[in-house]
Amino acid sequence: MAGLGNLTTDPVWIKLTDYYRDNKEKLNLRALFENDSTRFDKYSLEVELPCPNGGGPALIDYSKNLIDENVLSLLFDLAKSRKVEERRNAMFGAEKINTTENRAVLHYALRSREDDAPIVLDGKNVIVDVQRVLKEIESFTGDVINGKWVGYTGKKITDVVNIGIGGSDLGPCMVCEALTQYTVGPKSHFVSNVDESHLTDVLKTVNPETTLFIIASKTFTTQETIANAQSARKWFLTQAKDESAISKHFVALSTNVEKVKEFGIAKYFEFWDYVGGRYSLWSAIGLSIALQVGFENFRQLLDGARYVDRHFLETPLQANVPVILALLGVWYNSVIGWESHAILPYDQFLSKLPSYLQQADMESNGKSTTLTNERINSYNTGPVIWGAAGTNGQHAFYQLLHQGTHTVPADFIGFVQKSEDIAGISHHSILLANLIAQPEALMVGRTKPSESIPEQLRPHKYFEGNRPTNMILSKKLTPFILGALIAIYEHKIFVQGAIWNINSFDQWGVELGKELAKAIEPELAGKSKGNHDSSTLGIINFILKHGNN
Ligand SMILES: O=P(O)(O)OC[C@H]1O[C@H](O)[C@H](O)[C@@H](O)[C@@H]1O
Repeated sequence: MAGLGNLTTDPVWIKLTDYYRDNKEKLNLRALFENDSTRFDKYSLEVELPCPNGGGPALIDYSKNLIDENVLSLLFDLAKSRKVEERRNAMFGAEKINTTENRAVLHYALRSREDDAPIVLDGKNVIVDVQRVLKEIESFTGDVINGKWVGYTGKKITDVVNIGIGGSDLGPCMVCEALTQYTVGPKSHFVSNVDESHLTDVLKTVNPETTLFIIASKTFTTQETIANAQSARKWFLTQAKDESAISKHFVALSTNVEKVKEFGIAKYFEFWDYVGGRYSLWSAIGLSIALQVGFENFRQLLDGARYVDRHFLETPLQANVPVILALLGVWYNSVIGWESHAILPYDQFLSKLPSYLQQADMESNGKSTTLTNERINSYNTGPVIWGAAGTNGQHAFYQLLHQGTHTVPADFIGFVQKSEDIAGISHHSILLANLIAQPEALMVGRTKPSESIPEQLRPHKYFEGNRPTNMILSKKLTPFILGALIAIYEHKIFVQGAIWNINSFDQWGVELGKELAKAIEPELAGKSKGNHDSSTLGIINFILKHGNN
């Protein structure tokens, strides 16, 4: 935000870093818990998520963090001095806070309801357009699911292939998998990689007569998506042998209507440039979600996020979930210097959440220039986000979490209820027991290995503990709760961007590689020779010699 000074000269920042320097030994979780029996009550929140079809209480336990009252109060002071609330109000006031692209940031408007207070951008209430497109989505998904919209031979649509990449893939792909149990419509498939095996693999499993292709691209110029869309069209036409059949089998989702028409797609669902790609699953980009789970469930996903929008906007900082999670992240990443953050969902249906949040967070906050054009070189901005579904991760990388030289703060995410048990074995209680045990083990460690262990083995069985975690627990993985969870992370990312004074809504960093790839492509066909360093040239020459061009 213009007018914000350098973070490292902010008096609150100085107090925070000094406090850490002088008190790091005291920030020991075992001792903090031993000395304060009320710690859980102090540092956890129970939030009611009101939805008759799948809401309920959510627990956000942040007591297993290396914080005490002083740290927390300084972190809230930091949020004040970095004008987090003003910046939040600017976003919700439709100001053009994405200054490098001169755009407002209105993904929250996609979750609005018809009678919500107007969100006015350039003199126009954007809710009107949002509702219009939602109605189009509702009617189209109804027609496809009910068999009113049929393929060129009159058969019902059984499969949907979403062709998109980045924000036009990761969100809908993650949500469709997460809501598998809510499936009422066609089966969804996702093709993103320009590697042709991704598309051909999916095409092997579908029938052109019953498949709907969704070409999802905000810009409709993304090389990978356009190449995959063209190949899908060609594949379709070799079987349908009739151009007019395209209109029954190809729809587009984009902000670029002209390009959609140029491509030859008549049916499209619009969204707008105030929606960033990584924030777009709530827009027409979510069509594949609505087709799979039905419009009502899609609406509940939006409602869950809308609920969190209100929470973020109206709750005091001290009880504001995205704000608290963001401040803890700043504490670890920027003050202490722990550069990565793990996302560990204990639900197989959420296995794609870490990749989704990787884009959401790393593309948003992977920046090193402030909004006032200074280079940032004295503190970390966006962390490295990674993770996997529990319990799989436990048998892969948790070793490093427990005993490695890195400290990786982690979010454990779980659901209290599961719908079914298999053959009387309570898979879910095994899962929950692991979900509880891991953060406990990470915190308490084992500093005195048993006497029965041979002495020379004891150092290897030593667990330092004191490794911080958050626990996010809710009742069940429902559309509403999923929407709420995603929005919590969106706003967490927003708050961190505000503290670091960066623009979380552009992504210029992905441009250079794209430009160079375009220049290299003709070189691989032997059509031109570029001026490269010897390494890049050596790689090109190897491909020219051994490739099949
Ligand atoms: O939706 P599209 O315009 O095809 O863009 C797809 C993706 O590509 C870009 O490179 C950006 O890094 C992403 O933010 C975006 O989601």
